[in-house]
Amino acid sequence: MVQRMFISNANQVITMAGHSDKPAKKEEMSKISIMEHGSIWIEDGRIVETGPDDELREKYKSQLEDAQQIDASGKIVTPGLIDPHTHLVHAGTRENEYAMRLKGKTYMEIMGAGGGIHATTRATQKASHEELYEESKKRLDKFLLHGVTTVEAKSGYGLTLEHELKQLEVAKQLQKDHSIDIISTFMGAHAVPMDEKDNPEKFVTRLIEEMIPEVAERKLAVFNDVFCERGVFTPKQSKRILEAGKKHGLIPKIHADEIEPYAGAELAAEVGAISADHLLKASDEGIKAMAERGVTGVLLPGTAFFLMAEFAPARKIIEAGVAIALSTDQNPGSSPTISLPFMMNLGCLKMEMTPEEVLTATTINAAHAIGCADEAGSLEAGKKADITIFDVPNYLTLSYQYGMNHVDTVIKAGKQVVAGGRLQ
Ligand SMILES: N=CN[C@@H](CCC(=O)O)C(=O)O
Ligand SMILES: [Zn+2]
Repeated sequence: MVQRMFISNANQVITMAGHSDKPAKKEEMSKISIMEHGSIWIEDGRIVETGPDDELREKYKSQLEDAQQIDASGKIVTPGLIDPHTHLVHAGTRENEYAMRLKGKTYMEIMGAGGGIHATTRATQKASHEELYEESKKRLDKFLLHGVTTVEAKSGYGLTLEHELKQLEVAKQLQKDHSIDIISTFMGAHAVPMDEKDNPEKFVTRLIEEMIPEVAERKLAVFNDVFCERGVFTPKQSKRILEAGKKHGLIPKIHADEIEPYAGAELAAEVGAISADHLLKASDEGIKAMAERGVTGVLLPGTAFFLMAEFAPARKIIEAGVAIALSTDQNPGSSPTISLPFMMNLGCLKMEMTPEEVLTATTINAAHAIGCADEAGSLEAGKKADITIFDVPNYLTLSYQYGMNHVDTVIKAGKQVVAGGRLQ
């Protein structure tokens, strides 16, 4: 029997239509397609049609009785939000480092002394598959409650083949069990393990010769990411790692120019990365090269906020013609949050993005940054019915009332998974 759903009479349906073939750039980022008094007809988990409430009501009147009806009066409807950069699967927290940073220690100093990524690596190595699964599942539940229906998830706290595979296997299991879609990234190149600090080349070789082929062979990841930063991986090492991934079918991504300018944006363009993420310190040449090569910029304002750093120059990047997505960068060290709506607030207030641009950046452009724009990121016929309903009267209110969770309802592939702000 066909499963039907009718979401009716929303104050505004923000469809994001028209950007599925390529990410929205420059002024296209403001074209979010708003339908007043809009409704959506869904069958078997797919969007059949969006349109004015009275028209759809008339068209589907003979089937209305069989449909699950969701009244969105007074609310707004958007595509399910997409978080294109998370370190979802990890063990433990690092509030001790937060306290140290508040007293003046820097993120890189803490990492250099064996804390930071290394601290989470120790905790993650120690954790069993089941423990990691439970911790990560809780985070996914919170993502869902904040309106997110797809996340990218990186490994990178294992740093040995065994533990990297464990992280990726946890993500794979969660993809099967949880309603959020998870797209996995191998990030063995997140840090050089502490005990190999003096011989990073050996670790790079192991990444290239052992880990990447094994991850690819087991089909545990779509993307291959590198932390290209002074004191972590050089641009030269990063290039070798990303090129090796490409040979095994893994698409490059880069943590680029986060702490200092390090030619990460340039490298993203050179290797044809799908995205370059962070970009706080990206050079003008790097940004230009990204625009020419069509690399999406994933900006992580939560990280700048939490590290008390200067925010990425979003306006300059947008005006250069780079498509922008926004993400939480969910991780225990530099961005311990799951709130993509808060990233929208920060996008507007700290990076001079407009309310329209931040919506584009957390839906269709985020989908492009992780290669799922054919299925998600907009409310268009044929796409998965991944939908978020916010209890706000218009989309402007989402980036105006900050630090609040406005999510009322989440639909994942046509199934109501959050109702009245609670998990179903
Ligand atoms: N910068 C590198 N990786 C993460 C932080 C990871 C951590 O501190 O645990 C990031 O994207 O911010
Ligand atoms: Zn990250």
